[in-house]
Amino acid sequence: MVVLSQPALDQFSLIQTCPYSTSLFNNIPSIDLSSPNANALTVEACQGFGFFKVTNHGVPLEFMTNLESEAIKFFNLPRCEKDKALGYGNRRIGPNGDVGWVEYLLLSASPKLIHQKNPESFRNALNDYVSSVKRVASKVLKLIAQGLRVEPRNAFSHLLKHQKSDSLFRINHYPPCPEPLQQLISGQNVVGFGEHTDPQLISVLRSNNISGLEICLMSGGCCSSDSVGSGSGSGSGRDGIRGGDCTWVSVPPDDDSLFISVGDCLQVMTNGRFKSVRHRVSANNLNSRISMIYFGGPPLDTKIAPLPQLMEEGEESLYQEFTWEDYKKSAYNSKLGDNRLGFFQKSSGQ
Ligand SMILES: C=C1C[C@]23C[C@@]1(O)CC[C@H]2[C@@]12CC[C@H](O)[C@@](C)(C(=O)O1)[C@H]2[C@@H]3C(=O)O
Ligand SMILES: O=C(O)CCC(=O)C(=O)O
Ligand SMILES: [Fe+2]
Repeated sequence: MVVLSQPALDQFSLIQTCPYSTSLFNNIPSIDLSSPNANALTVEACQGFGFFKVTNHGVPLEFMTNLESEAIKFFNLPRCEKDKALGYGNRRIGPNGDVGWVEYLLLSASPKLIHQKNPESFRNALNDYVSSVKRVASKVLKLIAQGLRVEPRNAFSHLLKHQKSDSLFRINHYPPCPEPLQQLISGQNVVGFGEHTDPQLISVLRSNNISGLEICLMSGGCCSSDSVGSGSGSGSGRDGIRGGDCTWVSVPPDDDSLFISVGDCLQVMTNGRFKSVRHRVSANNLNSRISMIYFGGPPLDTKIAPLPQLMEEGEESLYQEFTWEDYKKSAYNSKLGDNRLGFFQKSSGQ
């Protein structure tokens, strides 16, 4: 019989599980950012999966490993020290009762706000990495504009480069999940970070070489928060996707590449041509996983609407008009797994 200590039981009361086992998916599009057809491939990946990885991205390996080492130092501090740090969270994700087997730092990606009280070595590592990864996000958005023949070419990327860009940076640490907990819920996985789509335009993720990230592939289409069907079966209830069969697949880790995901705003700006990918992280019982994610968001007052150039004659927007501020407010009132875009979708015939 498995006997759990009181602290372990306390933790158990907070955890969630994903009922379905996942298989490794080896067909994640991989795009060499220096190749001449990177623009067409990027558009294809955004339309087909809403998720892909990039190589030759220009972020020095040293920036990635330095920040990872600084993050490990931080997460190894005693809990009372970590609790004092700006943006530190443990188990609780967002303001509405979501939990996961994760601790994290969630910071503004604006250079002025990024650090303050952190040690200088951590601040420098954050600055180097975030400014470099932001360039990757802008480059990908430019390739997208080029691939879609949108003018000007910075139609999307200027939103991230704007000094009021509302972008975030997050470092997640998924500690190994103790064996007794895994045994208690045998056949299921403990959720590190529950299923969701990212609300912003684009996210750029790097993780160490430990698996855990999973994406939702929709049959007959893709992975979006507004595809049609019955949901993922992961207990998301009122929330989650509607429609089609969602197959969760595991993303093979690759610590040299960066993973890009389409966010809800880019889905709207392309009037649904691109899909914001649903993803989640399951906990690992042996190894710690560290991920670092840049969430590229626009200034708060930006109107999020389909780009007129992308609309065919007679095509109507699938969404009501809103600003990023409206969307953000609504997102922060929602649960992690909710279909946030659903609140802004026009009902048919409107
Ligand atoms: C439950 C929540 C956490 C989240 C804010 C929200 O109310 C709904 C969106 C969540 C999410 C998912 C992507 C990013 O990790 C994040 C920082 C974001 O912008 O939206 C988180 C939010 C969070 O952790 O605060
Ligand atoms: O940690 C990861 O790999 C993904 C986490 C995530 O999706 C998020 O923080 O929004
Ligand atoms: Fe995410």
